[in-house]
Amino acid sequence: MTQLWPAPVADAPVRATVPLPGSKSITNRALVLAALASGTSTLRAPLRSRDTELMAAALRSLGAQVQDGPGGSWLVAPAELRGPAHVDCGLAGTVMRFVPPVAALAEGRVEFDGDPQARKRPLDTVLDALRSLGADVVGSSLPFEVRGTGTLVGGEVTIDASASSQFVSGLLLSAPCFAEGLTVRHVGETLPSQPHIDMTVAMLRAAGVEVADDEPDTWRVSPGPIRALDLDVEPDLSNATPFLAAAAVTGGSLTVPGWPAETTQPGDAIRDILTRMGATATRDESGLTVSGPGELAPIDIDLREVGELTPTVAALAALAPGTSRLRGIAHLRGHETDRLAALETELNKLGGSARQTDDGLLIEGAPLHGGSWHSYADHRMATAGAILGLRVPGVEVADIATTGKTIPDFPGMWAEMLGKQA
Ligand SMILES: O=C(O)C1=C[C@@H](OP(=O)(O)O)[C@@H](O)[C@H](O)C1
Ligand SMILES: C=C(OP(=O)(O)O)C(=O)O
Repeated sequence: MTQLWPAPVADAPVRATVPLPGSKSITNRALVLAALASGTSTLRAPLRSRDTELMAAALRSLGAQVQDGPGGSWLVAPAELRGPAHVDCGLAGTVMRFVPPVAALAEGRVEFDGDPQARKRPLDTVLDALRSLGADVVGSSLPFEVRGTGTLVGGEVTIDASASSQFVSGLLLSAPCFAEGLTVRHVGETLPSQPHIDMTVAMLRAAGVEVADDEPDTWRVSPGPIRALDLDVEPDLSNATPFLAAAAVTGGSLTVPGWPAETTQPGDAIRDILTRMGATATRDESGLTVSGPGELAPIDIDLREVGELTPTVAALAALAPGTSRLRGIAHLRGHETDRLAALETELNKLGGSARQTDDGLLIEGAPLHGGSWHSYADHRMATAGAILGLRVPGVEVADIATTGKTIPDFPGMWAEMLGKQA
């Protein structure tokens, strides 16, 4: 039987300062760029969690050296990429979408597989794109194989990235190493998580790569060397959101140190979201401080650009009297799990009122009761259960360890925030 984690109830308003580990999205982009760079890179304060350890292992299996440096840093030395290799993607979207283009640049066979749920995540777009660029790829979802020849010509590709922005990011990250570079055009109806694509473009440019993105839904990466990185990884702002939500739902106050004044991380949007729900959010040299209101206000919001915040926002909405509407997130059906179905089911199990729409959720803030909260191997489902448990006695979260996908010790951090023993 899956072990249940009794989510601690906050017996007083949360008052804490919680430092967050590094950003998953920045760390995994940096690892890919560093493996393809022209010299040894230093990544300080990278995220060390399942998703990033899987990325490091994938790049090592292709020949790159990823070694521990001082103070938890990673030193990455590029090498000639080669198979045979086996890449375990776990459930990491960034590994399954960013590494195949790298594998296409390697000489030899590279097999990819992952967790059972990973086999259901959309992947064909990036594999078809690689095929159309001249790569030999067998399969259209996990497991699949890339039979690289050591080079890829590149050129132009038109894709429908409405299921995931990571299709675009994955192609762009390796594109400087394609002989002709790459132009990617997106032609789908919607494009989710545009800020994550902007993050990719910004990190490529910071590494000296020329990228043109002035035409809508079109990105052109010129071929050329990737400069070695010397990078301080920002704290993960999306992973900060359950902790900030803890202050909001208990009428407390919580500071996340090192909140960047400017960032490409979409998680920064939590400031605006919490403010709209009645909290105050102030950023200064000490970090971002969120103070909770007496009662949360409901919200009507398009989360297309920040889909990964949905489980946190849904938990907040379930505790806010009134009707909240979360829109623009149909693509969440292809995340770690079908997040719209999972949130609907689990909120309703606790006596809540949640309903899926075509592209999101309608959530009625209602009195909730305790019960088990299934995580579906989804780290953000697990943390959403923890938020609810602060206010609702008797919430038991299944498989809390799944938070290790992007947070190394969530239960310990949560207990410390509440001044309790883990
Ligand atoms: O590129 C990235 O680092 C990410 C892009 C987004 O993916 P989707 O566009 O598939 O939502 C986001 O949800 C995911 O957590 C991380
Ligand atoms: C969608 C997410 O992850 P992934 O990088 O696996 O797509 C997420 O972290 O919310």
